[in-house]
Parts: sequence; C-alpha cells; structure tokens
Amino acid sequence: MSKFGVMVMGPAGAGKSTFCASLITHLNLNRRSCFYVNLDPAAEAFEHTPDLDIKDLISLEDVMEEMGLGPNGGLIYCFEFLMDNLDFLTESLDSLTEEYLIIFDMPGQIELYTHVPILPALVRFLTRTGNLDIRLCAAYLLEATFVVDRAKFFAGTLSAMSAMIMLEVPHINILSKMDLVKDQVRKKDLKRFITPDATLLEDDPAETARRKAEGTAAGEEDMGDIQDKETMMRGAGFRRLNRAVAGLIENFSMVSYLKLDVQDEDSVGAILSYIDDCIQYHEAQEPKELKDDEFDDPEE
Ligand SMILES: Nc1nc2c(ncn2[C@@H]2O[C@H](COP(=O)(O)OP(=O)(O)OP(=O)(O)O)[C@@H](O)[C@H]2O)c(=O)[nH]1
Ligand SMILES: [Mg+2]
Repeated sequence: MSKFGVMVMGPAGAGKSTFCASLITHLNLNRRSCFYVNLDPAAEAFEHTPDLDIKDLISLEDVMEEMGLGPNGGLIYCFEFLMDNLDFLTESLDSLTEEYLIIFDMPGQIELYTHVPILPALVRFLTRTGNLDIRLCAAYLLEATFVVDRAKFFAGTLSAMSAMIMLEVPHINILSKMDLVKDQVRKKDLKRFITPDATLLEDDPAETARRKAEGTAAGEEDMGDIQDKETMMRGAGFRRLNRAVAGLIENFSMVSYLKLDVQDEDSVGAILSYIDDCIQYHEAQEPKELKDDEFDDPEE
C-alpha cells in the first residue's frame, strides 16, 4: 500500500508553516484526510496541532542547552538524532492508508537544502519501497518579495535548484506571499519570474539603486572593482557573479515557479492539484461511497 506525502521546504520565514496550515484547512474543507508532521525542532506555535511532532523526540532548545551548540549546529544534531531513531516516524506513519496526504513541515536552515546530506538520507528512507514507501513530492517555497532584488531572487532560485538535484523526488517550486508584491509589481513583469532567465538581470531596480550608491554610471563596470572593497554585495565582481548564477540556472532550465497566495482558497487548491499530480494521488484512490448521514435530506 502506497502512502502519499508532501515535504514543505524553503529558507527561514518563507511561509512554510503558514502554507501547511492553509493546505490542511483546504483539505479539511474538501473532506480529505491529512497527517501533519512537524519536523522543525524549534517550532512553537501552530494553527493546526501536529499529529506528529519532532519535539516529542528532541527539541532544539534542549540540544542547545545541553550540548552547548548554536541554532544551526543544534538543528543538524536534532536531524542526526532523528536519523538514529527512525522508528519515531515509522511507528506513526506505518498505519496510514493511501487516503492520507502526509504533510512534512520542515525547518528553514538553508544548509539542510544545500550541502548537508541528512535530508537526502531522510527522503530515501521515507520513499524506499518495502519501507514506508511514501510517494513524496517536495514543495520548495521562496518569498515573492525576492523578485524586487534580482540577486536575491537568483540566490534563492539556486538554493531551490540545489534541493531539486539533491533530493531526486518530484519537485515543485512556489513563490509564496504573492499578496505582498501584487500591488508593487505588474502582472506582466511577474510572469518573467515564473521561468527565470538571465535577462531579468538587465532591468533590476535594486541594481540601479546599488549603482547609484556606488556613484558609478551604468555601464562603467571597471569602476566597480575599486568601490566594491567597501562591500562584497555591489560592484563589477558582484554583477559577474550574478550573471554566472543566472546563466547556470537558465542552462539547467529546471526551475519554474507556481504562485501562492495563502489567503486565496483557489490558489491553495491549484497548488494542491500540482502536488496530487506529481504523486499521482488520485490514481490510487478507491471509489468512495457516501455514508447515509452524508446524503442531503430533501425534507430538511
Ligand atoms: N503577507 C503574508 N505573510 C505571510 C504569508 N505566509 C507567511 N507569512 C508571514 O511570514 C512569517 C513567517 O511565516 P511562517 O509560515 O512561520 O514561515 P516558515 O517558513 O514556516 O518559517 P520558519 O519555520 O521559521 O523557517 C509570519 O509572520 C507569517 O505571518 C503570506 O502568504 N502573506
Ligand atoms: Mg515554520
């Protein structure tokens, strides 16, 4: 029996937990079962109480206190501890039927998605046939406000691509918090971010502002080399780096985005339909019969 799941990932504050909450609300409204797993050992408040919480196994606060680690080292320790105690997941998830969508709410530490090999190992464990056998989709969130600064946007896109390559499961990328940019960025301009390419760097308002701050006229790149001693985040070297990153992303041609506005039920529903499609959720469902009390009574 297959199980179905989505792993909600992305940088700190990208809106992962908020998206999980609106996804659960949407599933409840549509009479679909879900199982909410919090894997963030530092998370405190939840809109929906998790069905399984890593904090019942280990909490970041305890690790930091007892091991004398900082928040990032502490988080890696918590995940290593989870990997040594995978029964914690198996015991709760094993009995779930194919009706359930298992939602994993992940922490925001970026190292988890770039170079630390723990997440690929966890994903392999969850998806392995003969084990939990979860058909898993990765959903990587990036804040839509990043579109205002192209350097930030491409850095975020690079981290999304890194997670895609590392995890090797069906993957969707999501621009979250669309409500924050809807009024600032024209619809036509937003479209260009859906499938990013290097031409986005050509008209970057943040870069124009940086150039002004440098006191260099647009196009006089060599001057930048002198000024960028002040800061690494401007100047010709920084521009070359951004062009290289954007070129790499364009050449790989792997990342495209879906737009998410959590306030909008249809937007959450649309993202869910992509997730369902990735994991072929509907193909595995048995036809359901309504229970007697679910029929509308014409006399009421
Ligand atoms: N305007 C707006 N704010 C949002 C949205 N989603 C989340 N936020 C806010 O962004 C902040 C972070 O949201 P979370 O859902 O906690 O983000 P997260 O990715 O789970 O954060 P970490 O788990 O700490 O990495 C909160 O203050 C939310 O209220 C959104 O769609 N629109
Ligand atoms: Mg969170």
